[in-house]
Amino acid sequence: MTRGSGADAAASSAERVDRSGSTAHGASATEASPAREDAVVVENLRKRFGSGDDAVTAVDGVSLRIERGSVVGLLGPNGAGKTTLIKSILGMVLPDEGSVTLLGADVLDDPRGAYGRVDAMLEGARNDYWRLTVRENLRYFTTISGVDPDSVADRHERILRQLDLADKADTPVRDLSRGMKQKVSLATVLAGGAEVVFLDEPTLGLDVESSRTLQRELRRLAEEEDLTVVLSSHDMDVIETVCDRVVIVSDGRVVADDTVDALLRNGGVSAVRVASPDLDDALVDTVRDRFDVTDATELDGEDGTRIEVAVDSDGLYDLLAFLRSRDVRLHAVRTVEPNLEDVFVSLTGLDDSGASGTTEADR
Ligand SMILES: Nc1ncnc2c1ncn2[C@@H]1O[C@H](COP(=O)(O)OP(=O)(O)OP(=O)(O)O)[C@@H](O)[C@H]1O
Repeated sequence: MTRGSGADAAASSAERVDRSGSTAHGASATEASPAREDAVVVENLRKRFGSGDDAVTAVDGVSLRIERGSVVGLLGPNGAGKTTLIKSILGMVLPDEGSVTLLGADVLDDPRGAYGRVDAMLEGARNDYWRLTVRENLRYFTTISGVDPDSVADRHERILRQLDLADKADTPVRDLSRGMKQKVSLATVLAGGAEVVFLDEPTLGLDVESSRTLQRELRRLAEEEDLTVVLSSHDMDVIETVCDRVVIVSDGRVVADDTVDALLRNGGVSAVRVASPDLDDALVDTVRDRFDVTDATELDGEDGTRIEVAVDSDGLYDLLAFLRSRDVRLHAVRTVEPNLEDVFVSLTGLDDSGASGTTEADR
């Protein structure tokens, strides 16, 4: 279940979200019937805000499946529709079309069954009770999840240890630092025994060590306890480390849905480094006129210059052909593989802080 703000409740409490995923390339989600092992099934979800020319289609026919026990990252530029998608899945926004099934229960037909074992931390914080201690918060939220906190006391102790909160277990949340409060928020989400959790920017504001600990704990919970995690983060390293699969959303649509490895493999070449004694300043300028030269370094002695040029696979052949046509002897050619950020930029045309979102007038 997703908790809203309580009267006495707490923390910095912003709300918003991100992320989800499916099997191989999202389209198949509409074709197959929900399989038992799917924790989340979204079919043809649409949400439009406003009307007329100013209407914004925030979610534009999204279908995806998230297998139980998997960790799926949801990525997209600002305004891509991630928050609206997650809020629609969680029942915080009413979609115009489409269906959502959580752990086999349709959210409209059986909301209790659907949301009973689902929890979320939106916008990096949740509403813990500041006057209660850390441990009391864990016990409280476990109780209102319908679980006897004594029956999961070991789990609570382990989560407190894993998140380095054991020393603070008996401290009221209001006396903790911002980063610690963030960890308590996570701890209460994990402590309740939910089977599916949606985490928006869970590592935001955490120090490096805490962030790594959290990432390890999420992987462990997925692998050993079959927890399903839908995770949003603008930190691509977190996504690469922790996620089995990544769903990239742009303009309300799923533009990629695959494993991190496959996305990187299919990303091709992002740049090439070429060194040659024949590359003098004039020639480097000629290359610059035709290609995107991102670096030019003069090498020692007779080795000439090494240039780095941003190219895709086709561009690589064009560059090498061009250099050969100028009788440039190629002493070292090294391709640079893309990272997840490069793949993201090439699929969305934007960096992850760039604006997106499409009004009807744009279409
Ligand atoms: N309540 C609303 N009323 C009108 N437009 C909205 C509303 N909520 C979202 N939008 C619009 O829908 C589009 C998608 O927004 P959304 O917040 O879902 O994107 P996002 O991918 O979560 O972005 P960010 O990464 O910046 O949080 C945007 O153009 C946004 O302006």
